[in-house]
Amino acid sequence: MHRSQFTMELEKVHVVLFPYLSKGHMIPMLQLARLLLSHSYAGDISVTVFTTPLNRPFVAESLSGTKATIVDVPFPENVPEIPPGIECTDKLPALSSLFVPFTRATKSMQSDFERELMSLPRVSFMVSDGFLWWTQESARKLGFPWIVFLGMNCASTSILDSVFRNQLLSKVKSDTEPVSVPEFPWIKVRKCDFVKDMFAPKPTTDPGFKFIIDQVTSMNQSQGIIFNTFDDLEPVFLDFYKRKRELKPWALGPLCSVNNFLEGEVEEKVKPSWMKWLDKKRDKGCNVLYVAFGTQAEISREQLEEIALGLEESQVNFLWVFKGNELGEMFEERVGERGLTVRDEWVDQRKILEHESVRGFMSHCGWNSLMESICSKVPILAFPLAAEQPLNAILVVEELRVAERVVTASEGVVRREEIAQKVKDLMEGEKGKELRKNVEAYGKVAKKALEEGIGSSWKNLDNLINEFCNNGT
Ligand SMILES: O=c1ccn([C@@H]2O[C@H](COP(=O)(O)OP(=O)(O)O[C@H]3O[C@H](CO)[C@@H](O)[C@H](O)[C@H]3O)[C@@H](O)[C@H]2O)c(=O)[nH]1
Repeated sequence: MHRSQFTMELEKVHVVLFPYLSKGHMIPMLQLARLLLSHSYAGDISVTVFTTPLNRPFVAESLSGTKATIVDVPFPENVPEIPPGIECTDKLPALSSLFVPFTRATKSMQSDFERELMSLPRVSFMVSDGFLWWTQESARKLGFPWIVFLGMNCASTSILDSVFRNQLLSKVKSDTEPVSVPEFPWIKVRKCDFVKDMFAPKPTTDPGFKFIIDQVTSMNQSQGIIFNTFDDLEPVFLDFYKRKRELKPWALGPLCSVNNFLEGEVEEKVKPSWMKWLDKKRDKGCNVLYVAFGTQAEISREQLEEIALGLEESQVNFLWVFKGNELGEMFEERVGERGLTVRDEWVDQRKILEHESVRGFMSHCGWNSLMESICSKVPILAFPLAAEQPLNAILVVEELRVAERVVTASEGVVRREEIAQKVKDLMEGEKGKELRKNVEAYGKVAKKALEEGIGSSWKNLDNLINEFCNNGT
């Protein structure tokens, strides 16, 4: 029988979301909040989002126009390694060394968090980031289901999991020797595809090691895992996860499309200078390469210089958004009208990728960026830098064939000649045409995934709500 006949019997759904304190993790979870609030579930859905005071403005802006409730819990003070006033990882001076103490410190928020939870209307289920491992304990104590969200895709999660379970690279000496992944033998990984020293033996007291153990232990006790992906993008990996792993996967993406549906009518008051620049390029019939490396990347001075010189040598039009080090005035003078650099400013990346002139994306392969590129039908030049990005690159280059990948020289830096060549291939060559054709096909399928009533992710969300909120009826 159709559910709407039982509208009166449907319980009110109240979802608590707690995104990790970094932009790359907050953005998709806030999009999930919008998705939940826009879902045409016959009952009532309310969403409460937890964050900290300094992250509140970003959260509030991202959720503007929705009826989401935002609750902030104070971030712990006087954490030895963390400079005061920092509550988001993209503000950390050295993310690679401060990530663990910063994330570990969030546990001090637990008692305030639980107090706030107890004052809320009955919670149907909670979704929080795997980095906030301790929230699982809070959900258990207060008696509601906990679903984990990692911000990653299913392929990288599965490959990482397989590499660990099989201790695949522990005994491999070479950084660059390709080794087949047991569950996916056609995929080969190398030690350099993983965080440095990940496989080195560590004492159980090592803070990084302890953090991974805590995270894995809490994940194993969760009631499911949400992926920002859709069924047709990674069918092999989602199927594997369903069959071979205990955690039930829920593909609810592409979450970046949710904002689009809702913001369609909102007119921008003032057009940022880079959008005007893109308009000019479009009017002149020029194709533009968009270059960006997410919110976390720590790029060495040497690598930055190689990227600059590679872009200069490629002769293509480019818009480069970056953080940190200056490039030197001479660079901008030399490239002139052909290139625009935007330093230390927040841009609307999704809008840039949607712009008619943008025909290629040089990306660090953060999963949000890749999803946004696929949804905007823009082919990618994969330039993975850290975290799970090399595994994401394997997915987009080898499995989906929507990207080409730069090759790193033996000194660990991608050289200017390589960058210039691959940029030209992407923007002007046959390779670019082939990748564009493929990404256009995936872009079309991506759009369908969230279509009301028929899209795979729409249906998955509907099933999730029913599984957790209506006793399976
Ligand atoms: O000026 C900016 C800068 C960034 N973004 C957005 O910020 C997000 C960045 O996310 P992502 O591309 O995934 O990069 P990171 O910030 O590096 O993301 C972290 O989180 C991701 C999701 O877990 C991981 O895949 C990455 O490896 C990890 O570094 C994207 O939505 C961008 O559109 C903007 O809109 N404007």
